[in-house]
Amino acid sequence: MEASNLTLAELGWRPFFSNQVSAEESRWCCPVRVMAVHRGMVAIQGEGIDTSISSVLATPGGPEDRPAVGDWLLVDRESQDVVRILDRKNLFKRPQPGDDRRVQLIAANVDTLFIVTSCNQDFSVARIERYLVLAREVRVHPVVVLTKVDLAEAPERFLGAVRGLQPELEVEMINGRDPSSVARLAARCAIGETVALLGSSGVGKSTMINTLRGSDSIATQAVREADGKGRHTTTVREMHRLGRGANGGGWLVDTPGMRELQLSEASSGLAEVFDDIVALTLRCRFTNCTHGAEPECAVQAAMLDGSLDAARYERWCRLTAEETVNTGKMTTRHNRPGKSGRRN
Ligand SMILES: Nc1nc2c(ncn2[C@@H]2O[C@H](COP(=O)(O)OP(=O)(O)OP(=O)(O)O)[C@@H](O)[C@H]2O)c(=O)[nH]1
Ligand SMILES: [Zn+2]
Repeated sequence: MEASNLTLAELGWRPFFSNQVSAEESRWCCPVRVMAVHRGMVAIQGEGIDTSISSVLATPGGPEDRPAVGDWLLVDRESQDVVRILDRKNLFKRPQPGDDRRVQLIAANVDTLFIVTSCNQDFSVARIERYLVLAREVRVHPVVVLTKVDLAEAPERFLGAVRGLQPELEVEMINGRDPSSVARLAARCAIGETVALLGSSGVGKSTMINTLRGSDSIATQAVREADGKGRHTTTVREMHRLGRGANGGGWLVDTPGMRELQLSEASSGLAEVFDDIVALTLRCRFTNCTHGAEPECAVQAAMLDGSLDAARYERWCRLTAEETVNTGKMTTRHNRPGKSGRRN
């Protein structure tokens, strides 16, 4: 366990949070960050504070009014009761496994999302694109990290494919086992920065984390030779300090839930990543066009004249379907406007 002598800035305290605290509140409350969530308890750290307290709020609210890893809480200095959760910069969540009506909070206040994929069979443009949609939805800065660059014969090929998705996208190619290579990610892991990782099993997340932390405390397991797939060996569920000083000092949120995130309630993220397709659908003759055999379908027309890539359109269809199913699981019922028919 880290010593309790961290400053608020080192814990990730920013004007976004301090602006939410009134002078009157600061007299009797102090801000603390949630390092881990256990049943009914949260491990917290603040200035001179490193302890566990009850996670129960004075005034219970909606399903998201519970402390998540990464949250900033205002705590009563005397009683150590949680007064309130400060507004979040962002929140990762998913339907509770086994109970679709409940929401599981995965992590809050993440600055950078590393989308990790390897330069081998695991590489999939569709998967990266799905993670990009998620990043947009959650409002977190994405960085695509291509691992195992030392094993690839032509790593530029993978880089080119990612750049083709979004030209302005930040992409780094690393050998996760080599500290000097992983140092490319240092700026994103600097003091006070909070990062999270997404990526399939075996792509090298744990390896990269261990190199970033300068230790091998997170279990990694050799990938099966035949199919290049890894096994689930990761068991960590909290925030971890990354290397200190010039090598980092930031925080890593690593929970199994984070790694397995699916799309839900991501309609605005989808619309942003695929804004070109959304724009086309608005030009179809029928507002409820399925972009199949309807006359005057702008999507079909764009695919015919080559301005829309059919594979990209397929990916949009699949992600939209996945998003609809998962959102249905997470909300009892949304009133979706059922207006349809011919455009005027
Ligand atoms: N050569 C090389 N091997 C790597 C690299 N990154 C990871 N590996 C190896 O790939 C295997 C799987 O890496 P892990 O770090 O366990 O993968 P993971 O993504 O954490 O997998 P899960 O824990 O299942 O989610 C290990 O044998 C690593 O040593 C890399 O950049 N280059
Ligand atoms: Zn259409």
